[in-house]
Amino acid sequence: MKKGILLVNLGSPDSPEPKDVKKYLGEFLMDERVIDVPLWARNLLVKGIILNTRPKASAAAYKKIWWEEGSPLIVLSERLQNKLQKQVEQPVALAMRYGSMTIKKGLQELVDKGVEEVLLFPLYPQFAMATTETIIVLAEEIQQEYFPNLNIESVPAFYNKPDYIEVLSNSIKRHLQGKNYEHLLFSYHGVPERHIRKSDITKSHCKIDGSCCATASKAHEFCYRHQCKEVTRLVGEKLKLEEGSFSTSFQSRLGFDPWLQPYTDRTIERLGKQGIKNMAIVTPAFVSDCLETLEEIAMEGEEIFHEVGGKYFTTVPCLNDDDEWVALLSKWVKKWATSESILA
Ligand SMILES: C=CC1=C(C)c2cc3[nH]c(cc4nc(cc5[nH]c(cc1n2)c(C)c5CCC(=O)O)C(CCC(=O)O)=C4C)c(C)c3C=C
Ligand SMILES: [Fe+2]
Ligand SMILES: [Fe+2]
Repeated sequence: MKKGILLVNLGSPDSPEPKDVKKYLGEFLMDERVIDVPLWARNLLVKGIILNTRPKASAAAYKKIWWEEGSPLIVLSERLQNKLQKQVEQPVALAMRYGSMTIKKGLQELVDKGVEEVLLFPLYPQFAMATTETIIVLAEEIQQEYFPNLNIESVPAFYNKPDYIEVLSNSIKRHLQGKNYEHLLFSYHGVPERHIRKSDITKSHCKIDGSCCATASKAHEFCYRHQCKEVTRLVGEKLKLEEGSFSTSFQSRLGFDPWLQPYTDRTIERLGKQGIKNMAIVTPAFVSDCLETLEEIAMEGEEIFHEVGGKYFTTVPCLNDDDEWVALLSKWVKKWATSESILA
């Protein structure tokens, strides 16, 4: 059977203009796995409130980070796709969960090349219902409706795979060489606490109070909080970071519900107020730099730090099209292509 790979990332608006941002946010936030409330409440919240207020502010933020070639997230994902394609013989397509580069188009591109078996690769190291799960569910629906003869195998979260931790650690080490930072903050995209409870397959493990994530449980296969904390712990171990010189926080909250804590903006502020003058920040929930890393962290985060007396603020880029990262993806694809269990 002819095989192919479909890389899937989040997506971006077609342009940083408010009308395109509104269209994109409308699709994104109406996803029941992103804003997980009943349809009537989601309609009220998204169409009645958020889409009347947020697109203008979001568009202004997108304008600050937009490149000549387009959205950084899309351009960087394309660079990754092109580099990977040079290293593997199977066709590699790229799709986005939201926006114009749909999963249906990506699957069609592979089918047109004669592909019968697809490796669906959500570009997220940690599992979340708002990311990995929504991609897998939508891809299955599209497969059943439009491509009934296509086999699809999904890549699970790879947050704790030793070769991933090594590639991430090497990248952090390389970018922070000679920076003499006092604290390294691992900032992950946040999710509402409710998402963590919903994804708990044991229905009783997750407590959100910090007592559960360090206790072994089947629930961790789908626990975003545990998986983020593990990435921090494993990288800390690999880089031999001193206890207290690194920590985890969660960024980009939206709305009034409690999200995972501590929040990144407040953590940056606290570190500055505690007298830290030189800090570094890494964002391992994103494999490609995007609005959330280039604007919220590199611009807003730095401003907060300076306001409270901080001096040096270094952001580590996402893995993007890093050579070691591409080599690792190519190794995983080759394993899958020879029918060995992927990520084993
Ligand atoms: C309820 C809202 C949201 C949840 C839950 C959520 C989870 C989540 N998102 C990412 C990755 C990205 N999010 C990005 C932008 C973004 N996210 C939300 C809301 C939720 N995300 C909004 C409203 C936006 C748009 C920007 C804004 O208006 O502030 C991006 C950047 C996209 C880009 O074009 O650059 C990424 C990437 C993860 C990994 C995640 C859960 C783990
Ligand atoms: Fe998001
Ligand atoms: Fe937990």
